[in-house]
Amino acid sequence: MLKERNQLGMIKKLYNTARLIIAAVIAKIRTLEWTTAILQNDVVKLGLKSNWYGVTPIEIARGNATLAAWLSQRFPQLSNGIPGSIGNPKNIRGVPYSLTQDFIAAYRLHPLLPDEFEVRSHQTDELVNRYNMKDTIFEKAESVFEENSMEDLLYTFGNDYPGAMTLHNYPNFLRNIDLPTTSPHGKGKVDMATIDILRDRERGIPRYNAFRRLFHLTPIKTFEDLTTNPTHAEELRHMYNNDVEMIDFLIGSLAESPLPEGFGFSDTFFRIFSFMARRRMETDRFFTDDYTSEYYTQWGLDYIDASYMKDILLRHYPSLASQLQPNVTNVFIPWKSQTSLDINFPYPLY
Ligand code: HEM
Repeated sequence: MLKERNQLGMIKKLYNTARLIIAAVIAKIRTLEWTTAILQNDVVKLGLKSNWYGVTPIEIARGNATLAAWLSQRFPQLSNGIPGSIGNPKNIRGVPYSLTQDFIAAYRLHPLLPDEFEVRSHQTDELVNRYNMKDTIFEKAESVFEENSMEDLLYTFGNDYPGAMTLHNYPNFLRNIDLPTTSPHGKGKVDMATIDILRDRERGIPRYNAFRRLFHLTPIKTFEDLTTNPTHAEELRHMYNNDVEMIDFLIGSLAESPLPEGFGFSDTFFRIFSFMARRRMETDRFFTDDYTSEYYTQWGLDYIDASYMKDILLRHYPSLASQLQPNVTNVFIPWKSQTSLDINFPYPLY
C-alpha cells in the first residue's frame, strides 16, 4: 500500500515537473522566437532577450566600453532576465495579475489569417493540396491532418507568410463564418469583423486615442496623424463622423502607419504586448523565486536553455533536416527567406 502511494507520488512529481519544463520552453519560444519574428527590430529583440536572459551593458552600449561601464554602475540590475535571476523575485506590483481585456483586444490578430493556403511537399515543394480556410476550421480541422503528412504541413506553415495587420485585409471567411454547435454562440453564421469591434466596445476597451493617453503615448489630433495613407484617412473621417476620439482601438491600430521598422503590427499594440510579455513572467513564482533546480531539476533547466523551436521540430521530425539547414535560425520566419546565417539570432549580439 505504502509502496503504491510512493509510486503514485513519484508519478505525480514526474508529471508536474515535466509540465513546468514544457511551460517554460513554450514561454521561452514565445518570448525569444515568435515575438521577434513578428517584431523584427533590433531594439525589440534586445528588450525581449532582457526579459528572458537579461542583457549585458556592453550589448546595450553596442560595444562602447565607457558607456557600458556607466550603465553597469548606474543600472546594476540590467543583466537580470526574469527567469531565475537573483534580484528578480516574484513581483505583482501591488496588483493581482490577470490577462487584461486590453491585452485580449490587442491580440485580435485575425487579419494574419489567409483565406486560402496550399500545402506543399517538404521534399519537392510540389503542390499537394489546396484549401479554403473555411474548409479547415472547427470540426473540419482534423481532416487536414489526415490528408497531409505532418512534415508537409510544418514545411508549408514554416514557409507561408501571414496576412498584414492593416485595414481592408480582414479574411473573408471570417466575415461569414459558420459556427459549430459546440460554440458558445450555438450554431449559426457570424461576422467576426463586426464581433471584434463589438466585443471591445461591450468590454469597455478604451477607444484608440483614450488608450494612447492611458499608455502615455501622444494622442492623435487629426486623421492624418494616424495614417500616411490619404484614402484611409478620408474613409476613417467619414466612418467616425470627423471625430478622432471615436476611432475604435482595433481600427486605429490597423490604420496606424508608418509602422516602426520591422514591426508586423502597430506601435500601439506593441506597447501592451511588451508590457504583458514581461508582466506575465514576473508575476509567476515559477519564472521567478522558484525557477530553480529544486522545482525544475538541473536537467530541466539545461533542457529549457538548450531548446528552441527548431530543436523541437527536428527532434520529432528528423526528416525536415534538409529544409532546416543551419541558416534557418528562427523557424517562425519563412524558412526559405533565411538564406544566410543570422548571427544575431535570437537576439542581436553587439
Ligand atoms: C481559423 C482561425 C480562427 C477562427 C475560426 C477564429 C474565430 C474566433 C471566434 C469565433 C472568436 C469568438 C468571438 C466572440 O467573442 O464571439 C474569436 C475570438 C478571438 N480570437 Fe480568433 N479565430 C481564429 C484565429 C485567431 C488567431 C490566429 C488569433 C490571434 C493570433 C485570434 C485571436 C482571437 C482573440 C484575441 C479573440 C478574443 C478572445 C476573447 O474574447 O477572450 N484568433 N476568434
